[in-house]
Amino acid sequence: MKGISELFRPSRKRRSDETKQSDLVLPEGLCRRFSLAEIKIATNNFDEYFVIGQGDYGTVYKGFIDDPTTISVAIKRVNIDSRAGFHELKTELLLLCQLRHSNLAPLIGYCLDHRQMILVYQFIFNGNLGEHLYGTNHDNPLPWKQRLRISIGVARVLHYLHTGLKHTIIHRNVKPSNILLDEKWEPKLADFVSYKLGPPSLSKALIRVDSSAYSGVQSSTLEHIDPEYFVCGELIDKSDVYSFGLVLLQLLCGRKTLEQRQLLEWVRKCKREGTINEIGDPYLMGKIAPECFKKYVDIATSCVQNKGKNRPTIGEVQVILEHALELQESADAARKDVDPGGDHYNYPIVEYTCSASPPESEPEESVSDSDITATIWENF
Ligand SMILES: Nc1ncnc2c1ncn2[C@@H]1O[C@H](COP(=O)(O)OP(=O)(O)OP(=O)(O)O)[C@@H](O)[C@H]1O
Repeated sequence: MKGISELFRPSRKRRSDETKQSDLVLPEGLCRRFSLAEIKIATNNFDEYFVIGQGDYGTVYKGFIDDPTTISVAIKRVNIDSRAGFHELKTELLLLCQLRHSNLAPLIGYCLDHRQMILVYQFIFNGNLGEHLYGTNHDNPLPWKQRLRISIGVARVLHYLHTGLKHTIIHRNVKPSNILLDEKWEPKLADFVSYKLGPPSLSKALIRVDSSAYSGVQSSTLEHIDPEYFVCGELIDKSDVYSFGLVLLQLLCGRKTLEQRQLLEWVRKCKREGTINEIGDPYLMGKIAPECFKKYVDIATSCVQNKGKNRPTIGEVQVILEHALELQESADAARKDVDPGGDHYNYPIVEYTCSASPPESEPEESVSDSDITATIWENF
């Protein structure tokens, strides 16, 4: 089974692939092909001044296409050492060009000239979610309802990827730095460099991926990986659900997982002891309606169950998050009736013991939860 390293291995087929460059014609209107000259103009010859990010597979530049006042783009230049053969990239491009969802970062085009592999995306204005939760933009914390709407947008696009197409697409890299926020604070899921295609029904067929595929990738990617997948190499749609569950917890806690290695242990302990209210971002204290909080914590923690089969589907997660938002909105509306100028009203801090979760481990399982937990932490 191909993993990231295979997808981007320095290709032995490079020579033959390059001879096929001229064949790379994508369906008209789906995706624009840029020349290297155009990309160089857009980035001032890959000037460091235009760098806006550095990921596992390359560098991202901000640039302008055609008219500096109209189209601003994010240009991802895939590292030459980690790139796929042109044939693989063409397959990827064909797929990416056809994905349409309001919560996906739109791909505008590509450039494959002169041994370059470059993807051109629409520039997403408000940076990535990580910056707003714990990074450079943390001074202006995101309000709770905005966090809920962001989580719903991401759940919707994952639902689309998992079930809305002929094949299931597993994103594999759901984490705050890959959730971009547009000018209306709508989330746009980015970074399809590592996605995998799966059969339409994943219930019987698993995708097996060598976990060594992750050697050399950023720790921020590793810390969001489904532990069961990491140990057993079995990739399922619920692997994205696990990563998304961590994002949900980060949205609530405003803390980075690696800073809080025991985040999950901590959350579980607080749930057991009825002190779950302690995990919230201090900025959110008193701003979350108790009934919304309960729904949210229950669904977030069920997403991060160690075993995939115990996690909900992304469709179920989406419905519950939408319900949590409704609960928050009706509690806010009721609050306004009682206290019209109620901006300073605080919801009571609830003593909250969670509803029962499905069992985390069963005797017949070949890999125990403690194996999974030990392995994933050892690899940090
Ligand atoms: N379309 C875009 N618009 C605006 N900024 C973007 C866009 N795409 C990427 N970025 C910025 O560039 C940064 C780097 O992106 P990239 O996807 O390469 O790396 P990453 O998310 O940090 O790590 P990884 O490669 O593991 O996903 C992102 O965090 C984001 O802030």
